[in-house]
This record gives sequence, structure tokens and C-alpha cells, in this order.
Amino acid sequence: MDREQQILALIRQNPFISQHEMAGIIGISRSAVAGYIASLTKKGTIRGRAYVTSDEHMIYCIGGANLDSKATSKHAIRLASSNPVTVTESCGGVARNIAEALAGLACQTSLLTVVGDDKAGQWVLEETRRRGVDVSQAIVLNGENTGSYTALLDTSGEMFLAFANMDIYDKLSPAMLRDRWSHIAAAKLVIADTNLPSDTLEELIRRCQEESIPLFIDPVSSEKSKKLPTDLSGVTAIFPNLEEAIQLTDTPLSMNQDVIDMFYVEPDHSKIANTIRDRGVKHVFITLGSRGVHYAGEEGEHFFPPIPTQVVEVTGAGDAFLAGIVYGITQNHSYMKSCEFGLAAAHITLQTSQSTSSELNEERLQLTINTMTKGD
Ligand SMILES: Nc1ncnc2c1ncn2[C@@H]1O[C@H](COP(=O)(O)OP(=O)(O)OP(=O)(O)O)[C@@H](O)[C@H]1O
Ligand SMILES: O=c1[nH]cc([C@@H]2O[C@H](CO)[C@@H](O)[C@H]2O)c(=O)[nH]1
Repeated sequence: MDREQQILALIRQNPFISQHEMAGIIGISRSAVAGYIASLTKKGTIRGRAYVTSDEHMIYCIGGANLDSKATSKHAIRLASSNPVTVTESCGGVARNIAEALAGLACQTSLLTVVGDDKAGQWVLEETRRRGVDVSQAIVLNGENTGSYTALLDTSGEMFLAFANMDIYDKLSPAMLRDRWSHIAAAKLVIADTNLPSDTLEELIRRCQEESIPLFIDPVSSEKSKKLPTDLSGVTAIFPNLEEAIQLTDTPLSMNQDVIDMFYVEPDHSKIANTIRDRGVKHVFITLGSRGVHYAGEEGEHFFPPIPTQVVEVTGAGDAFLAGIVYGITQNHSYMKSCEFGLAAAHITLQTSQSTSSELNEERLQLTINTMTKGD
């Protein structure tokens, strides 16, 4: 640990520690401590002396907040034809969905995102605030359109095709992170999605590693997962679905989901997960849709079957899974044990037409787990 990191660690332990005390502990002069503090203040890592707020319990989510529009086809989808559908609109965006799910599970949650100065942005922020997420860090950008996600779902609620109109996230710059760094660094855990531009992701991952802040990443889609830097050693846990996981291995294995489905070729989940681990990630969860989850990480390796579910529609199942894991971790469970919470949260969310479930709360989660374990 270098001097700045030592000083930062001491301040985290005791935000009222004096320069004199720090000098004594580290074994340098008080004026040297003052120099390091001035440098940390200049970088925005320290924002002056303050009373401790409850930020230390805060889970800080950074990324997308969208308006989701989902059209469920009433019959088998026909290409180049007019398909009768039922349309549902809801709030979406990976980081936002995770923040809302966590707030439902009684976790203190803050969301850093960008929305446009349009009706959709106003609605998304207001609804998210109403569900218990702190949206005071969110930024409204004049003249921009709020991100939108438009999906066509088949009769069983599985995604057939989706469009992501999210140019606004290119504006979520590293400078925006720096401006809010004192809040981010004070959080218990940071969750980011790959709606963020690659330079913002790169800086976030590097700083979380330097400052030992746990960081969870949702890769969002195989296309957006390409924005992640090669070195992922600042990432504590990552949650790709199989297609994203294959993309993250960046090997000739890269066949897409259609090919896998068509030829019933089941790739080696363990090999894929461990190739991702080789990039520096501590815990890898590959979500496999109706086939469950493969975990590989510091606690070993395990396959978790899914909870049998009457699916209404699949949007947001992966986000709920990640939120469930975070909930388990905040309750001091292991990553393997937390998988139960993830599976239960996904199960609850799969049973609504919204991208997040208003039914997701601690009681319902525990009830789902109890039923699941009794069924063993
Ligand atoms: N049909 C299903 N039946 C039971 N469980 C399911 C089903 N689909 C998904 N799940 C559960 O939800 C988890 C996450 O689903 P999935 O792998 O589809 O995530 P995803 O592709 O990231 O989803 P999204 O991007 O829509 O949030 C799975 O690991 C599984 O536990
Ligand atoms: O590129 C993106 N596609 C989809 C989403 C969101 O994923 C959610 C489902 O996991 C859904 O709410 C959509 O808005 C996103 O944030 N970025």
C-alpha cells in the first residue's frame, strides 16, 4: 500500500483522525501527511472533513435508467409481417433495475445515471425515487433523449429481438465519476453496468482496485461487454449470461446463442468461467436462463439449477439475480450461499410483466427460499 492509500485507509477507519495521529501511525512528519492530504483533495478522493453519513451502508449503482417498452406477440412471430402484440411500458435500465430491486430488499441504494430533459426521464427518476432509491446523484441533460429499450417477446415471454437507443450514456464521462467520487468511495459496494463508456469503466475499475472498493459488473449485452478493459483485476464479481460470457473469453469459441441452440452444443461453462477469471475477476456467475447458473470463483465452482417458474416475461431476470446476490453478501453470506437469494429474486421477477417486481421484498425472498429448500 502506498502512502496515499495508507492515509485513505486511516481516514476511512476514523474520519476524525488528526494529521498528527496519522503521522504517528505511519511514521512520517505531520507536514508530509498534510502534503498527501492536499494531493488526495486535489484528485477529489477527499472532499474535506465531514461528519460521517450513513454512506458506508450505501450500495452505489452506476449506469442505465431507461424507459422499457415490451411488445409480447399473441401468436408465433412472423418476420416481415404485422404481428398482433400486447404492449407494456415500465422503467428499465440495468443499473436502475438493480438499484430498485435492492431498495425493495431494504438496502440503502443510490443511482448515478443520466436522463434527458424529457417526460420519460422525469417519469423514470420519479418512479425510481418512489421505490426508495436515492436519485439525487442522477444528472438531467438538456437536449438529450432518455435511454429507451424496445423488445419484442415471443408468446412464452422470451426475448425475440430488442432495440437499445442509448446514445445518452456516452455522456456519462469519467469527469462525472470524479465529481462524485467522495460518495462513490464511501459506499459499501459499487455496481456498474456496461452502458457506461469504456473510459469511464476503465477509470472506475482502476480506482475501485486502488481503493479496495468492492465492484460488481453487469455486462448488459455481448456488444456492450466489449467495452470492458482486458485487465479486470479491480472487479470483484461479474454476471454475464452465456452469450456475454463467451464474448468475454474473447476466444475462437465465439459462437452466438442461435448457433448453440441450433446444434444443441453446450459449451464448457467451467472453461468459460475460468477464462474470465484469468482476466482478474474474483467471482464469475454465468447465468444460463432456464438452465440456471454456473459459479466459479474464490469459493470454488458450482452449478445451481433454477427454480421452476411460470414465466410471464424474462426482462430483468439477470438484474434481479445480481441484486439477490448483493443482498446475500450484505447479510454476510458467502457468494455460494448468496446464489440462493439471486435465484429467488430472479424467480420473483420472472413472474411480472415489469422489468422489476414490486413484489420483491425480504419476506417474499425468504419465503421463496424456504419453499425451495423444502422441495429438495
Ligand atoms: N425460464 C426460466 N425459468 C427459470 N428460471 C429462469 C428462467 N429464465 C431465467 N431464469 C433465472 O434467471 C437467471 C437470469 O436469467 P438470464 O440468464 O436470462 O439473465 P440475463 O440474460 O442477464 O437477463 P436480463 O438481461 O433480461 O436481465 C437465470 O440464471 C435463472 O436462474
Ligand atoms: O443496452 C442495453 N440494453 C438493455 C438494457 C436494459 O436491460 C434491462 C433488462 O436486463 C432492461 O430494463 C433494459 O432497459 C440496458 O440497460 N442497456
